[in-house]
Amino acid sequence: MNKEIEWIRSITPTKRHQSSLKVGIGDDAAIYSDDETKETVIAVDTMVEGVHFTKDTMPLKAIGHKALAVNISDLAAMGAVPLYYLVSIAIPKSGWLTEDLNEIYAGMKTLADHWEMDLIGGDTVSIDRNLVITVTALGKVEQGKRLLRSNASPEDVVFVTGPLGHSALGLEHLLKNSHKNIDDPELLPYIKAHQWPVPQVKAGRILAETDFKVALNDISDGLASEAKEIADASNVSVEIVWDNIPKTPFIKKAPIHKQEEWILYGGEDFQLIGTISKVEWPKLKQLFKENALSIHNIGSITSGKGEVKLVRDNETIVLTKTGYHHL
Ligand SMILES: Nc1ncnc2c1ncn2[C@@H]1O[C@H](COP(=O)(O)OP(=O)(O)O)[C@@H](O)[C@H]1O
Ligand SMILES: Cc1ncc(C[n+]2csc(CCOP(=O)(O)OP(=O)(O)O)c2C)c(N)n1
Ligand SMILES: [Mg+2]
Ligand SMILES: [Mg+2]
Ligand SMILES: [Mg+2]
Repeated sequence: MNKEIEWIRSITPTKRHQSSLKVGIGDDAAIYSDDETKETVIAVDTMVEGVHFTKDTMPLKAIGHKALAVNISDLAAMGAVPLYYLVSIAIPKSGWLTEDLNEIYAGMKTLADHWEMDLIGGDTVSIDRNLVITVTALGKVEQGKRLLRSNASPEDVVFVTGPLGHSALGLEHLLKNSHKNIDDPELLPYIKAHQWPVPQVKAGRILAETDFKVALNDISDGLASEAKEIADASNVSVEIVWDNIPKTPFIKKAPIHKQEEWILYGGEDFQLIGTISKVEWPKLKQLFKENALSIHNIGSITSGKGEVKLVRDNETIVLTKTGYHHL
């Protein structure tokens, strides 16, 4: 187990005080409810200058957009509708102007307006260096409709809602060359995927509104890591078929170790990975088609104990490495 998850488990409370708490630490977001019809869903994520962005990798508006988008993505992974957000910002003593901060907030506001979310609070503090921005997002899901990582069963289909590895490919170029200097049209979709991730709210809602049993997780740390989270939470194993993972011709041209680095371990794609029974999969595919959304069958669930396997060229290997971790 990676150190980050191990440490989070070590600080996870073993007793609950509040009976309204439905889901605590361990999924994309927490859930509580004292309402008969709906549940409140809450997620928090921090972005740190130098760790999640630099002035060279991200335009100012994109920093704001992404800080909110990653939280909306966690709400989407629970099947929730986004409603409110709070922003805490730690501002370095030099290097960041009020106008810069206004741009970051403008980036957040455009996305918030799109999803009709209200900014309802936050906090402003100073810090020696490196801007830190923490967003808390609140949403709601109908009672009984939340989509947990623990819902996967053997023989289920494993699906993803869109391309993987694009953000990591984009970041690789942004770390070599400031975004102000990249104009190669072939790279632009990947740069955009890194800077302007699109949270898959509509996909999460379609999945929540069906009566299908669906496990769901958003892909922030890479496919291998997020598949492992579903495998662990559901006490099953995941088998990913390499050739079924959607890849652009540009990605396919790269050496296989680069493809693996971006797709399996890169992270920040903010697509959803989920599972559904084989019988219901064709109905789900049709539903996504009717809604002009993409969805791809990339493998299956097997009985097992939390392993993630990769099938390629008639060979099956167990993935031991996971994705991006902070500890
Ligand atoms: N420092 C912390 N204290 C308490 N809970 C935490 C902490 N860090 C992460 N968590 C919880 O651990 C789980 C995994 O976190 P994380 O990997 O950041 O999820 P995600 O990738 O969905 O953002 C989540 O339920 C999150 O709320
Ligand atoms: C300058 C820079 N270097 C490296 C990265 C890559 N990176 C930073 S954090 C991260 C993983 C996702 O962030 P995390 O805080 O783990 O999100 P969470 O899992 O909590 O959703 C990745 C791939 C980046 N985005 N920017
Ligand atoms: Mg998540
Ligand atoms: Mg997080
Ligand atoms: Mg993470």
